[in-house]
Amino acid sequence: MENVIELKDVNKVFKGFQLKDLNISVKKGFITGFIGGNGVGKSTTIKLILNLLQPDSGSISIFGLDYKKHEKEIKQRIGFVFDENIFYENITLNEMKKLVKPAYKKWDDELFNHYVEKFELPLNKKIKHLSKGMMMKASLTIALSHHAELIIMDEPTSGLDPIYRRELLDILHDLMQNGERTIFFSTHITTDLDRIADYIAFIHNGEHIFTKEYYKIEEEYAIVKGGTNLLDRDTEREFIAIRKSNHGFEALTANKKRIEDIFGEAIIMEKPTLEDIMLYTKKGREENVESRS
Ligand SMILES: Nc1ncnc2c1ncn2[C@@H]1O[C@H](COP(=O)(O)OP(=O)(O)OP(=O)(O)O)[C@@H](O)[C@H]1O
Repeated sequence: MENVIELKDVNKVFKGFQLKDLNISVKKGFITGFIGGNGVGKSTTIKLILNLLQPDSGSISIFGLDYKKHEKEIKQRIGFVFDENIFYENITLNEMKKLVKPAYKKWDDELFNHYVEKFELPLNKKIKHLSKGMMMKASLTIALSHHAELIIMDEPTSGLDPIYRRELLDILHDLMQNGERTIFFSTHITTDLDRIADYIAFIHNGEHIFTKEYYKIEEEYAIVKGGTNLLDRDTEREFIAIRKSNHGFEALTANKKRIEDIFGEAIIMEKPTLEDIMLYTKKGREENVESRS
């Protein structure tokens, strides 16, 4: 399967923060949700993918091409969708179109008009007066009108009300019907991904934890519940992190089968949410750091 985005051993250092040896591949024709807590490096990774930042080391290829030699071609084929007003404030969407259109070889007026109508966008209202949801749709319209094969979005659903969010997710889902398009988007709202993501890429504190097919996560990961009498030094090592209480323990495993073999019927297993996976991973990593120091 073709990778549309490929990060190999990418490092980027800021004062007090580092993206460490990121190896992330994003498959063509699918929606990949990019998750992680606040400040773990999602926006930085997206900026690297868009060549708005350059890595200190490692390589980034988009459509199998390198920005150094093929920047123009890559940019023709990417659409970056944002909710902030990075368009010129005082112009209308119609004026915006006239500005953007000459930059794209594949610009399609018919498609532009189609989405303006579908999304009920006001063509002659100043962009600064568009709501957050409208802004998102305007930005998506621009990306779709130049036939972007790869659509990248940074937190597209944050700040949208539930109805707008649901509508945006449905739109994204519909865009995937021909198998040629790829969507990569970051989000805090992990429940959004239940509806549409094929793959989940997860980073924590600048490190890539995994990129997996959504259904595989459900196959491999589980929340395990049982009595604390089951825990000792060896069994505790089987878990990503453990929460203990007077009633017993609750823990996350990335290897359901092994846990079944070890504990048999003494435990209960439940399906974790992506939020559970994020929380337990954070806890596990913090405890590891503590036990090493
Ligand atoms: N240009 C910069 N110079 C210095 N530090 C930066 C710069 N850009 C980002 N950082 C730092 O890098 C870290 C990661 O930031 P980033 O915006 O990538 O996180 P994020 O995962 O997108 O977070 P959030 O979900 O809160 O938006 C933060 O500590 C941030 O302060």
